[in-house]
Amino acid sequence: MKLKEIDSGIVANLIDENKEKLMYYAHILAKANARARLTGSDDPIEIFDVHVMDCAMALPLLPGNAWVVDVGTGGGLPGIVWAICRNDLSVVLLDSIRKKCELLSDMIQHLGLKNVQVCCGRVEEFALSNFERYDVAAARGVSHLGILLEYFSPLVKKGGRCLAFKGPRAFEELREFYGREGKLGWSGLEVWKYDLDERELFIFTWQKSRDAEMKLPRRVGIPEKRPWWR
Ligand SMILES: C[S@@+](CC[C@H](N)C(=O)[O-])C[C@H]1O[C@@H](n2cnc3c(N)ncnc32)[C@H](O)[C@@H]1O
Repeated sequence: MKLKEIDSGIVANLIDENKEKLMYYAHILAKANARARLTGSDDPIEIFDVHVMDCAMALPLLPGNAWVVDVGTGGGLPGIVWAICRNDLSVVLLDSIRKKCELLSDMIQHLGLKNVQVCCGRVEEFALSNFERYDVAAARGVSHLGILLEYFSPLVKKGGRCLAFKGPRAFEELREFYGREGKLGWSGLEVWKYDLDERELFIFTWQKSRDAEMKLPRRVGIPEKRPWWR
């Protein structure tokens, strides 16, 4: 499998242009972290250097004027970073935990973001009323790669894309179902590699090229209980 390189020049420019707002986001996320566990760190500098920078790496992969859903957004990663850097995007932040959604709404107000909406619920239920509505579905730190592909499939319109942030262990996850993801309507896997904080990280993307062969979404909890590829 050939790994592709992210255009880090585009990323650096977008970060420079929006540095003040991204830094402010890192500060309010660190503060909100004391009220609900939203991210691994309470230090705004670390949040910026590790988490904000990581999310920004995908910016060159997002098409113009896209409707994007961030599944399992937690404290708004990657969705808030993307909305700050790209005001052409319309971003939905989805999370199942109400407390997190309330904090996200506060953060968005403080940041004055007009291109973001917060939705509270499980992705399996959200997909029922948002069937094939998005150009891009994305997730960071949420689930097994195969399960993410099932979550994403009913959300993304044909011709759209999904995108998963992953560490090196994702290649083991990929091996479990590789070559069979057409069953969910996905094709054209691309793996983008980048280095951050002395770690090798990856973004996995597929294209939605046709209808899934199974009825989706399945009921809450079923994607994990009965993985589609087993
Ligand atoms: C480990 S956190 C990652 C948060 C964020 N994406 C990040 O990179 O920091 C996973 C989040 O996914 C949410 N989540 C897990 N399963 C979900 C589901 N089925 N539907 C909606 N949200 C889900 C959890 O509530 C949690 O906030």
